Amino acid sequence: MVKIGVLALQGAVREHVKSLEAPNTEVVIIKRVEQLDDLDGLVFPGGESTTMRRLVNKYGFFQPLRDFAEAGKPIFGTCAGLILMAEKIEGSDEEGHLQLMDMKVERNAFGRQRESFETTLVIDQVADDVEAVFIRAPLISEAGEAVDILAEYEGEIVAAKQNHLLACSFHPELTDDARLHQFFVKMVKEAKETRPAPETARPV
Ligand SMILES: NC(=O)CC[C@H](N)C(=O)O
Repeated sequence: MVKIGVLALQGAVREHVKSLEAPNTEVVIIKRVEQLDDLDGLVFPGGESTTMRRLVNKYGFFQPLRDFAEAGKPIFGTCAGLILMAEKIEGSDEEGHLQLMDMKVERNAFGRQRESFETTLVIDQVADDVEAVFIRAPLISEAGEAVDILAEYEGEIVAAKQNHLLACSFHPELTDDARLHQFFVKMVKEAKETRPAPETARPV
């Protein structure tokens, strides 16, 4: 049994919960830091990254989320969630938010007239016909060596994985195609199996 949370500070949450449904998987909505304790994996939904960052700070999530990733627990960031995970953001000061993945992102990168669109993507390790909805989407403009590029759209990186961290530019929860979420569920199950058990007080 694994327990996966969807961070519910802002953005579409219910659709993620539905896409994560799987055997031996409990999915919960996360609003308080204490709820992170017994989670095995976490999804950062889309929304507005600057607003999300403000709420992350306001509700004390900043360090706990970094610790969660540090503990080897998988995180899946979609759209604004991907922006939260990046080391750097193109623009004035380039400073990323949680700085979990060795990549640089460019916000709202697909141009005004194409603010939102749907397409079919080849996603490495997942499938070659995954439906994807892009809404004011970011792209990954640089990826470090540790980052596996999983998908590109018109030559731009739109999905990537760095060990236990997964991120995509689009909204996989807005289609009936749950294969990317299910790939993440598998990552969570595998990570749980290989993670050393937490140090709990042992009976003497
Ligand atoms: N759909 C989304 O999550 C959009 C992301 C948003 N444009 C941002 O920069 O944060």
